[in-house]
Amino acid sequence: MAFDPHAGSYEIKKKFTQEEVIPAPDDIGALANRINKATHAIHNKINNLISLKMVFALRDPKIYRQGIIAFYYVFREFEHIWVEFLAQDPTTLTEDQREIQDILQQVWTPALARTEALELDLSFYYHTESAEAFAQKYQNPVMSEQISMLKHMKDVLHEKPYLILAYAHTLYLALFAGGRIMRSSVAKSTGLFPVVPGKTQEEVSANGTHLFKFPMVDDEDALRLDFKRRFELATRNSLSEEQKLEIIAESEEIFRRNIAAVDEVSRKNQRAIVQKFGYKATKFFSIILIIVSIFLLFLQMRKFFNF
Ligand code: HEM
Repeated sequence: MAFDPHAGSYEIKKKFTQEEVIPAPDDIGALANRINKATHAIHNKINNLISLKMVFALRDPKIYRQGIIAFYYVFREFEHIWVEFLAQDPTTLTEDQREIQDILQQVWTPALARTEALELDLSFYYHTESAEAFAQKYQNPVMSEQISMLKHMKDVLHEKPYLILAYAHTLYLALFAGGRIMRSSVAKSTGLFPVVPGKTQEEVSANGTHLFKFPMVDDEDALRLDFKRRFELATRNSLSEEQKLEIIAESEEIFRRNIAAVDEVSRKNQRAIVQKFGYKATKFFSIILIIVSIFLLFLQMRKFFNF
């Protein structure tokens, strides 16, 4: 039977007791903890960078949408390659590929998939008719860091599908810690959403905050813990040390490339602001110059005609 990435709802059967939380935070051998340790410094860098840029992005939907579209292309690409790989007939794969397919099958979580959630948000910010219309119109990125990121992903993920795990860990878990902080700022932001008579801010902002919501589950924290648990159990003994080191290195690469992409968007906006205010300032000074010239002319005429 063909693999269906959306099959059924995603049920989390239970709350997690302390003993059931896997990996333990002090388990230094766990792949997730090793990734977090290796990316600690660069995470702080992106955290500071995004927090700073959010101050402007929350005031202007045109800036905010440029930020999330950069993440959209990344989520769409790795989720697409992931689903495509899971849909492959195992009998056509080598034994090694079948093992990786099995690991990726255990970690795949429909409730976490973000492509469609982002298409809904972006269709709101880009004013397209529907999520599908957005996806069609904005199929390909235009900014060079985003184009380069997609090319990189296509190259490495087709050759080494286990690197998908670096994207899954880094980008899905980002939605819970930093994502929660962002969700609350975005939902409360008055700069992103119009005032609609008869509707609360929460109702209006619901159209543009799908990225941070997980409607397939009741308990978001259980979803996070369940993902981390399956990630560790699936990878602990089934990946070689070399593969784990490659996943850690790819996670660092994801952070580096995300920083470059956020920087690129922010430089573009800075240029736009300078152009906008540069033009306005020129206009403003021209008007002042005309007024001063008329005034001087008036003084000259007064002197000349003696009035
Ligand atoms: C405004 C931006 C961000 C803020 C405020 C933020 C904040 C945080 C915080 C507070 C934690 C928890 C740290 C801990 O438990 O010790 C965390 C974890 C994490 N963040 Fe971020 N973050 C941001 C952006 C990002 C981005 C852009 C990425 C990915 C590209 C990312 C990936 C992660 C990952 C992978 C973890 C580890 C989660 C886990 O193991 O459960 N974060 N972040």
